[in-house]
Amino acid sequence: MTLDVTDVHHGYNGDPVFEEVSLSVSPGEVVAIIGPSGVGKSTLLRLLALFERPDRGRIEYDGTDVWAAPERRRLACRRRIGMVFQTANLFDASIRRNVEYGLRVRRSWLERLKWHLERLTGEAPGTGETLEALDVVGLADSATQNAASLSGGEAQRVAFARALAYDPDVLLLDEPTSDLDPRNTAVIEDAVLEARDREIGVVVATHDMNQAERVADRVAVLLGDGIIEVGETATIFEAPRDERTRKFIDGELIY
Ligand SMILES: Nc1ncnc2c1ncn2[C@@H]1O[C@H](COP(=O)(O)OP(=O)(O)OP(=O)(O)O)[C@@H](O)[C@H]1O
Repeated sequence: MTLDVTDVHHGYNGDPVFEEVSLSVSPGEVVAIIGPSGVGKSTLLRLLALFERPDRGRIEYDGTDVWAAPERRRLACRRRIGMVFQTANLFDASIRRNVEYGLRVRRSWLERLKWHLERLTGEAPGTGETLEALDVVGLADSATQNAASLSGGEAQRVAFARALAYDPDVLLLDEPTSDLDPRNTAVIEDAVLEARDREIGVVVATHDMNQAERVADRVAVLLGDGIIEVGETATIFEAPRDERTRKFIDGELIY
């Protein structure tokens, strides 16, 4: 399953954010989007998540042009894409319930009906996926704890588990560790690599160059009004084609 953005233009209220952006993510790879604040990294993730329709250009999910497809098909594609935001947005219930919620909202109505029937017969549906996803972020033993009592870093790990539990094809992460300490950051980064090993395609927007270097297979540099360069991580950091990439990475470009 590949998610492709081709020649996309997008903006708000007549002001373009970027023009002619193309990017793809394949199963089992991590793509980092780096670029200065306000350049449109979150906007690009929202387009990849199919939350917004681009002003121009094409977004294809497994070969389907999603904005030309019927709404039902588009919603089915959207259900296969997970997103983790900068802040966790958990609700006041156990960690486990928070993760299960992610599973439930992505089920089709038939699956949800089955889920309710299983619950009536005493089984706890989704327990395996929930605990397994919590294990990836080191929180399986805390599943019954209330999410309201968690630190910001732990909450973000739950948010990651919530997105991982339903085994998405694509996982989109918007600055997932920008408010986190090094230990929680390391847990999330290990979880990103675990997602990649599960053949999930991961896209992470990050300010943190070191993070991009640590986790990404490819890096896209969003600068000015578009992606100026996409390439293997080592190439982008050690021998970029575009002089602006080198300057941005070396901190010589001031915005
Ligand atoms: N819903 C919106 N309505 C109007 N303008 C918006 C909207 N969302 C984003 N913008 C504008 O689009 C531009 C790109 O914003 P975006 O959040 O995508 O950038 P970013 O690279 O993710 O920034 P940061 O790294 O600071 O999060 C900014 O100028 C922002 O003000």
